[in-house]
Amino acid sequence: MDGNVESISFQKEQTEDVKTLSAVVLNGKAITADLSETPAAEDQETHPASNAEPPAEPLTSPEPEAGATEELQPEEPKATVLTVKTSLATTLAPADQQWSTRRDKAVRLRMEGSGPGSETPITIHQLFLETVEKCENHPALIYKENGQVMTLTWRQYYEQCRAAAKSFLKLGLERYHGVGILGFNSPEWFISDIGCILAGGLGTGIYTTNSPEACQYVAANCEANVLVVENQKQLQKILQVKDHLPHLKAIVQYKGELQQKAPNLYTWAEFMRLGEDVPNEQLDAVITSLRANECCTLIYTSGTTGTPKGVMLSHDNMTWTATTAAKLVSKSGDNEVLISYLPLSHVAAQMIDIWVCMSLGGTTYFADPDALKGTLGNTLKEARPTFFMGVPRVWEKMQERMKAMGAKASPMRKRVADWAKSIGLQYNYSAMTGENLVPWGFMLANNLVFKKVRAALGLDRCKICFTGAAPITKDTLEYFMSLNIPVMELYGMSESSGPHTVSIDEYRITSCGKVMPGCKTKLENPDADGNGEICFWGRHVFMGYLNMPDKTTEALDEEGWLHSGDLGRHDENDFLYITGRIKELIITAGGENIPPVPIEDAVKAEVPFLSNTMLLGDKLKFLSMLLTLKCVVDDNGDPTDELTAEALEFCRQNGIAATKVSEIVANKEPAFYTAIQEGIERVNARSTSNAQKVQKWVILDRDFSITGGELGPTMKLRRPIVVKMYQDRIDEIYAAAAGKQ
Ligand SMILES: Nc1ncnc2c1ncn2[C@@H]1O[C@H](COP(=O)(O)OP(=O)(O)OP(=O)(O)O)[C@@H](O)[C@H]1O
Repeated sequence: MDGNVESISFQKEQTEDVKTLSAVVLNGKAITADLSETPAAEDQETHPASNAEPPAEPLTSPEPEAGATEELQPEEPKATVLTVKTSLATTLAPADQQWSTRRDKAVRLRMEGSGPGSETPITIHQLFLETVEKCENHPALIYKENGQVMTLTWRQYYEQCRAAAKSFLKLGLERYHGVGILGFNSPEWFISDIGCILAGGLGTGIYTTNSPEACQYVAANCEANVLVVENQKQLQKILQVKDHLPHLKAIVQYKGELQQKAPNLYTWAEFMRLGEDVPNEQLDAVITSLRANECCTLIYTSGTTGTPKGVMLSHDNMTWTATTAAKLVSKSGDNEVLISYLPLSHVAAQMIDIWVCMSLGGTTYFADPDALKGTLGNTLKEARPTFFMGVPRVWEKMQERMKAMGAKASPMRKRVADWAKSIGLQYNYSAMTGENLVPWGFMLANNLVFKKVRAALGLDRCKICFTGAAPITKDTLEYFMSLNIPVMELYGMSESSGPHTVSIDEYRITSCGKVMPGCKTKLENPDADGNGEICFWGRHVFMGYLNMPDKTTEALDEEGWLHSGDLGRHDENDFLYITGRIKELIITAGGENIPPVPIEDAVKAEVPFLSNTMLLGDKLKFLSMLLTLKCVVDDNGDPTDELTAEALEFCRQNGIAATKVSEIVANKEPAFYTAIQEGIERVNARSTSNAQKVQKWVILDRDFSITGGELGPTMKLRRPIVVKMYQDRIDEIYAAAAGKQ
């Protein structure tokens, strides 16, 4: 690399309508520094990245240089920074509509005239530079390599993203084409994502649990030019389908040795060297052509309501939402620390771990890939995050584990814990409403129990714990309140770039909080109790679904409101409560509308050895149910044939020798079948009409799981997929019933 560092000075000036931002130059020479001189967006038919050189032929994997390792090798800073004047007009491309389904078409932003929502739109690169300016030598990413703790500062992180962006250009990444990233959270995931965006591409996460066909669907849909995979396991999936990916030019594997050579297949170290001879000018020309109202990221929905859709998010969606959320979580601007472990292809993890953290200039610790199999606890204790987000299943698992440990404690300890928990619950209910009455004994309980529990969980520095992405039970929320760890609920969707309502300073149990500043909620067609469809407005609302105009106009109405498909109501203090999902409403052949979740939850509550319940009946004559038994889950998260302790206890009480799910199903074990039938009859007795009664049910051989495909990454039931998987069993239920008529 030929650039010398002369000085690294970041400056920012702001006048009324002109924002001065930084740009990078090489050897002191300004590169298209003044954005006001860039051609008007209408004239930019040809974007710099579309002129990217095709990869040199043939693209075989070069032999790694002696001594070269897979590790991230922070580049020395090589660029000087100058100030660049950008005005609102030059950060936005012309656009006449608020939505778009074309990858290259900009949208009109939902800007407010003043106050929240009126902030100047900025690109990802501009947000990144603002943070590098403030936090240059502050740790951005902390990860482990061969057991050693490694750190990238914000400056090094930025340089790595530029290096990756150059390598993507060298590989022939075309403007608005995808880079698919398939792997567990790591610095390479972040760097690939941001590098792709800086190079004019669309960062696209792919779920690690996807089958080869599901990976192919996403990679083909986003017209991926490059796929970045974690390891041999993920690589194998891509190699199976790569011949059906006409846009694919290269694959990069970011962990482990390559176990095979293939053309256009690179290790991470090879990839990062590829762009070394790409001039800074070439990359900077692309960066300065990025526009805040153009697409930079695709989030694929996980398929709980049908075929995955590519949710197009603009730079402004990401930067505005991240900045707004960051101001809410960190008022002091302290050195915030968080842990990256939830799937980054889901909007919640991506928004928090990459973008909110960037807006805060905080530090992200990476968990081990087996975080959810138990090592998350260790990472929590090492990182001691200042805020922490878990999906409901994470909180439930923590609760289960702590309860199991508590059950083994001595009677004396149990008594102390129960006493402290009653005080904790009392205090937190009072704090919730703002009364803040501190019960007698709270200080003692805090010293004896709460502080110790927090320290043991690694949450002693944690200012706010969050849950979101799926419903959580009141029982779990109260459990953590009783330990003086109130868990704050967030609600939103991929189509709202993540959060729409948040609970931070104020909260109400089972409510998902109040609308974010600058956003609005409308409840459409409310019923007598005020329950209506939750509709969102704000700069977090997505651009559209890639290549799906019909689905887009279903989700966005003519005025630009996003229809969530969720039902909700407000209380007198504007707290929002989710009360149902219209998108999973069952409409029977008789035309009766039936929300499945209350019936499913009621059956689970009546029959404690059931793990999952799924109601069927859409376009069918009556309701039936698929049931699974509680079983032990192995280290990969796969359900085994072994019954859990709870189910075994039921066996013991009923004199059943069986210990396996298969034995219960094969023998149609009468005690189990009777308990289920009686439980369902009790639920039916409470139903409001005959159409709401469950008439038939079957027990499946295997529990639902993420790896099995029945559950999405946030543990939401993927109903259409379950129907497809168990179509034969469903047909049997309805055919048998038809035969009897
Ligand atoms: N706090 C919450 N409480 C209850 N439900 C929630 C909460 N947060 C999110 N949800 C549910 O999750 C939905 C958003 O799902 P998300 O956009 O994360 O997509 P997904 O999991 O990929 O699934 P899909 O395939 O259904 O789009 C919301 O519409 C709502 O139904």
